[in-house]
Amino acid sequence: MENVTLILQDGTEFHGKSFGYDKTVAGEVVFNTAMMGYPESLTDPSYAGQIVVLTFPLVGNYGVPAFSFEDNGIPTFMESDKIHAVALIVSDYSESYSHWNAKESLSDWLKREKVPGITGIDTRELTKVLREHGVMMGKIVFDNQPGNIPEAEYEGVNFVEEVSCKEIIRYAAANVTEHNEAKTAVLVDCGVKANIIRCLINRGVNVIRVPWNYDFTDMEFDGLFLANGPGDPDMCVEAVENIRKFMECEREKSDSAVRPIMGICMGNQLLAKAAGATVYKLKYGHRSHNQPVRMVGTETCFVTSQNHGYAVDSKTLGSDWEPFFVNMNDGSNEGIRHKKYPWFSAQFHPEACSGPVDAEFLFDRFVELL
Ligand SMILES: NC(=O)CC[C@H](N)C(=O)O
Repeated sequence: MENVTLILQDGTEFHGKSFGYDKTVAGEVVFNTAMMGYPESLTDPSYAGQIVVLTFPLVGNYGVPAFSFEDNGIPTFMESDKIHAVALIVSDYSESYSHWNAKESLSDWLKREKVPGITGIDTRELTKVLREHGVMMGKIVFDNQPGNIPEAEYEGVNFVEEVSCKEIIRYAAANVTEHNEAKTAVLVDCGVKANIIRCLINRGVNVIRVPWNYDFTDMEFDGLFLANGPGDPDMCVEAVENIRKFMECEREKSDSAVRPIMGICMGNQLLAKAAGATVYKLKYGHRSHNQPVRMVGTETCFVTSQNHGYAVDSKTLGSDWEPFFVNMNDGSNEGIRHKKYPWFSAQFHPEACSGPVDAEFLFDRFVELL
């Protein structure tokens, strides 16, 4: 195992050993406090450009499932077709693994996908530094190659363009019977997680997955779905324009003919921007499986899976909109809804994968509205 050093933007250094692919990399260093879920997190396109630090100390002991695909092209266990995180940092990598579904070790998978993995770093101390300072850029440097210093940017990069599909992909609804006619949703792919598509097709919805900047407004469909995605939502100008155009066309119709919109994470931010609101960067984001959110107007709280670094500024929402959910830790926005039309979104991940499935009912609500 090669000796490596993580050098943060403020000069702080952490020393560890490489257990993944031996390559110098740079990215935004973010922490995730979930206890499990590394196969899903690493393949979540929303982690593009980021070095992921896991605070749970023991990582790798359940291995990695097979990277197989269903007939419709959706991965069986993963959230996309490759690892999107720039690197993984853990405290104590487990050399041995055991799980009914494991096909290989985390180390072998990282090496195969050419992604660095660092063990032996005090990830709780590193997290304290990130909490105090806020997320920072970081570089992973091999001690035997001191002159090989990587460079990267996070702010101002359009990561959505890198991870979105390049052409339209169609998925047929599953579980359709003569009593249950399939509806069709256009899904704006900013970096969609596979389980969002699974949640829709398993509820009898045909999905038309379109590139993030595709003008879908003239297509035939029953509802609009805005997916998750990496990076700064302010980079997704064309997507916001298309959503705004769609909403303007729908407002011309009679109320009962207005088609529904649901958004998740980046989808919440883009819907809010299309509604005229602004988005800001959180100090260190929300990345975990136990983020409590309250549904506004109720005392009902859901424990949710999250991965985001930006948030909607609820104060900037126009008078037609209201917050749908609020984060019970820091009071930040966790979703919005239109006061009259069937348009709503969540900043958290109701599709989970990984994490608690408490909020999956939001898909049922969207499908009922279609
Ligand atoms: N998971 C997501 O969709 C994240 C949205 C956005 N990139 C953020 O970090 O806030």
